[in-house]
Amino acid sequence: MQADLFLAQAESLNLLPCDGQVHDLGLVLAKREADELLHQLQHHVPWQADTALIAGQRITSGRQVAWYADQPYRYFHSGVLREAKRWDLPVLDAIRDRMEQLSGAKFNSCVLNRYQDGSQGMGWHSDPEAQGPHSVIASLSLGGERKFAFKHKLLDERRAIFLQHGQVIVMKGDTQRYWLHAVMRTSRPVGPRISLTFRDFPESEDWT
Ligand SMILES: O=C(O)CCC(=O)C(=O)O
Ligand SMILES: [Fe+2]
Repeated sequence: MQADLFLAQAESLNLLPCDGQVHDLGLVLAKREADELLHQLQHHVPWQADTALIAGQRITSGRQVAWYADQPYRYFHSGVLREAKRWDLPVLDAIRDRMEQLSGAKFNSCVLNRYQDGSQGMGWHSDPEAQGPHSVIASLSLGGERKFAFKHKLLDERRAIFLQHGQVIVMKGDTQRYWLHAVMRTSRPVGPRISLTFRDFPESEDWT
């Protein structure tokens, strides 16, 4: 019932003007719950610096990542082979259930990002595994509030939303095909942030 209500509300609130849907589900976790989850993830996830190959050079970003999945998925992204870790973090189970209920989708993996402060962000990109018309990515934000921005690939259209501690957004439909998104850097003092992005990876496919 609760989930149906959320879905009904979310359908009416599309952040994008066209070519995709981004629904803001608002603050889904109570502050205490979000605090506890942030604390557990800070300490129990084996965070690793993200790397990319740019013009033949291996670049290490300040942002840290971890990728959990039900299957040993792997893919190439920015010239670097990424491999999923076995889904063995019990704290993620309940959150996945919640995100599936809220979004009405099923997820077989979760990419986590950790931004130490406002100097760390994520550049413009779209998520390659979610290009299909039925793909859904549900994202939970914890910690410092950050600006999450969208830029249309063909039209002169931009949108943005500030993501707070315990807030969930869902990206679906053509969003990844037509829009880029980014986590903007800021000089505003802002504490560490972790995002949990739940996804459904197609089996054994490689993206280059
Ligand atoms: O940190 C975020 O909220 C967004 C992360 C993101 O875009 C990604 O992991 O692909
Ligand atoms: Fe993304």
